[in-house]
Amino acid sequence: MTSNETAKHGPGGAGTGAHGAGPDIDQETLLQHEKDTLTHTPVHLMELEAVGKHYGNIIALTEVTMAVDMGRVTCVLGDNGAGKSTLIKIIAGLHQHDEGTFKIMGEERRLGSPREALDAGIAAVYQDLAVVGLMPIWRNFFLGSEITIGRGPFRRLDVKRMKEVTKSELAQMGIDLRDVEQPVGQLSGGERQCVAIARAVHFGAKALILDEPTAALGVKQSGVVLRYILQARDRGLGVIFITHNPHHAYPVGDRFLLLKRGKSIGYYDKKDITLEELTAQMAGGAELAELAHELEAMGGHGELVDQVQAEVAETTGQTPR
Ligand SMILES: Nc1ncnc2c1ncn2[C@@H]1O[C@H](COP(=O)(O)OP(=O)(O)OP(=O)(O)O)[C@@H](O)[C@H]1O
Repeated sequence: MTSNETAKHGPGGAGTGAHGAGPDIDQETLLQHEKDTLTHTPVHLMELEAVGKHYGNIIALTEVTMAVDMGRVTCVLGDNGAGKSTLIKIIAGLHQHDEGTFKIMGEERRLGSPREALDAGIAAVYQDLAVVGLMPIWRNFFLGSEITIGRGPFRRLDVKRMKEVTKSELAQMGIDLRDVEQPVGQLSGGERQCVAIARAVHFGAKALILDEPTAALGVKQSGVVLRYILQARDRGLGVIFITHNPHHAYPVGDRFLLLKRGKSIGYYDKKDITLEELTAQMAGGAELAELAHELEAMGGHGELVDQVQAEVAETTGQTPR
């Protein structure tokens, strides 16, 4: 389905059905959501229709239509400057859209702050996680939402309980960390992302925005994070996965929104697009190939040509001739 067709059909056009539900979203809500989806009167967890945002004269985003559902992963793909950050800022309450509509559970909203987004069940996990490196994992997990016991002057942190909860939440997400007393700074980038995902799940997020969680990671660590994205999905969350890498998006995504220079260049259900088509559409595989040819024709520096060609191969899965 193209973005135009999607606009015609509305964001409900891309996909129905669900994956296994976990204990986090209450069963009744989830069942109702399923029923609505199956009876073709979908109330999406989130729905953006023709959303746009200007910064002065700069059009950062225009005519963006997409939906997020419980137990589904919506991937937002785009290169630098495509508008991905602007889109998440609107959903996470950091900026407000100035065109189109943004609905949460069918109700039109304009979120004024990240607090409002959190209250609506939307949690964002950013690439440069705001963690306190020297603090133990359990302390980071509960930062700002500590469990206490006692009253008045006798009130104190319930350390034992917080450690237990952290351990069990991480275990439920399949995260096997040796010791929750370990400083968070000792964790790998992937593990930190996973702790942040488990934290959002624990504090009742219904929608999880993951901003390029695999961008700075190697292949193995990326795989670990992708697995936790599926865990969050299987626990009934609606996940928005921002990435520039179709090879990361495709295996975990249910639908894909492609952005380029602030515009949607496609919005697909997984059944309507293959990985090869997605990679070809992304990052202008054709443009990169053209650049490689140009550099070669100009008698370009061998190393640079090799580098661009390698990038073409990685982006499109094809070696330019
Ligand atoms: N606060 C701002 N003021 C002015 N222009 C902005 C602002 N934020 C973003 N833009 C512009 O809006 C466009 C989209 O930017 P955005 O940061 O959303 O893209 P992106 O896809 O997240 O890119 P990247 O992957 O490089 O972060 C760009 O042209 C950018 O220069």
